[in-house]
Amino acid sequence: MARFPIDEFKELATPFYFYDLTLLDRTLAEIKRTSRDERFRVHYAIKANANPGILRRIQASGLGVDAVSGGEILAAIDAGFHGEQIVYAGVGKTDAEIRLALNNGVGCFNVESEPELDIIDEIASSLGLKANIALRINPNIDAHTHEYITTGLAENKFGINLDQLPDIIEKVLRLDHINLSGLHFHIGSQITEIEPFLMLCETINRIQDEWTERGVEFKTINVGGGLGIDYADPDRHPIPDFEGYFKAFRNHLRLRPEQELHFELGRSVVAQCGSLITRVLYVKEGTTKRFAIVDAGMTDLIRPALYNAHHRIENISSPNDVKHHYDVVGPICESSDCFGKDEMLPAIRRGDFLALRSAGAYGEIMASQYNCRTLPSSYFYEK
Ligand SMILES: Cc1ncc(COP(=O)(O)O)c(C=O)c1O
Ligand SMILES: N[C@@H](CCCC[NH3+])C(=O)O
Repeated sequence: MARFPIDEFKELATPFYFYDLTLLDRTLAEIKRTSRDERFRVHYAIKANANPGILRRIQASGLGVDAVSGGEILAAIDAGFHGEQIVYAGVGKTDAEIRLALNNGVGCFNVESEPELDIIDEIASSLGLKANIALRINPNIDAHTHEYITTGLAENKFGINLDQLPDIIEKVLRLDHINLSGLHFHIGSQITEIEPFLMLCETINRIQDEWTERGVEFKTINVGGGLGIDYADPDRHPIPDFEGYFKAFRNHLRLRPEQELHFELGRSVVAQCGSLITRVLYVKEGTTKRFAIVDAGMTDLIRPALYNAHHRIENISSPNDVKHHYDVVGPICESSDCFGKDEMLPAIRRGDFLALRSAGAYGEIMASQYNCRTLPSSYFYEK
């Protein structure tokens, strides 16, 4: 079990996100070490967590940014990232967002459809600029992950299907305000096996060979993100296997000379450094169940309600007490507002602090104010 400075929590309003910056720094150092290759560029997928305190740390480590909205581009710039370090993706970019991205000199647009291409060309022309783009391909690969977060199947809304690629490339090469930089892929999130990434490498090798034959070379290949983390036992793997991940691409993707390989990692960068800390309000004995009712709800951490995800729950006030079964539930008026059923936890009392672990990614950033609740605050910790 991770150590928390619990005496300091007593004065704080709950729920709040606890961020272990020492672990974040160790994670960033490991990414730097394992991705050391002059052809590799790692971008942080800001959608995972855009807390300014986290972003500044990531910016200082030298990573770029993958943004999916105008708001994310602005958050990145506020945190000190330069426009050219930002790649801008998304199936539904608005005209205003495209303009904002062009005016801030974003490094690359990951384009997801032909009509989007036309609009970027038109807006770039009106601004007298040229947009650098990569075409996002839907490679039809099963990432073996939750159906809501798989993105690379033909039935998903993302990217351009492979059979449409020749027509689109032919068109891109004719557009005056577009510069085709490369190809982009992202097959899904929370991928815990290496095999889908190897299949992605194979697909990219095949596509590249076909285009080399046609005389077209790409400056960049972007393989997206998706590296999963250990939700069941965060202390066993506080830092994901970046070594194995980067090695898979280094060994299996046939990069062309001078070609850059881009990555867009989100969850694996920030998930394990964050925990949602909540206070127990009541312990309620039902007829068949014992409920621990806590002051955090699905508004603070929606992943269990949305994906049936499970975050490890720890009673950090009395970790060594005798264990009982509890359903750990929040105060929101939805039955899905439940963090765990039949959890075996050390005896819980009113006022105890519980930690919901591995919540640094897609936690705080997905919080809402449903039921007119206050958004959770954050607490930074450094050893
Ligand atoms: C295009 C794109 N890139 C990168 C990411 C980051 O993924 P992950 O947090 O799984 O690394 C996502 C989210 O799944 C995405 O949609
Ligand atoms: N928000 C999701 C992942 C989706 C990632 C964005 N494409 C999660 O919590 O797991």
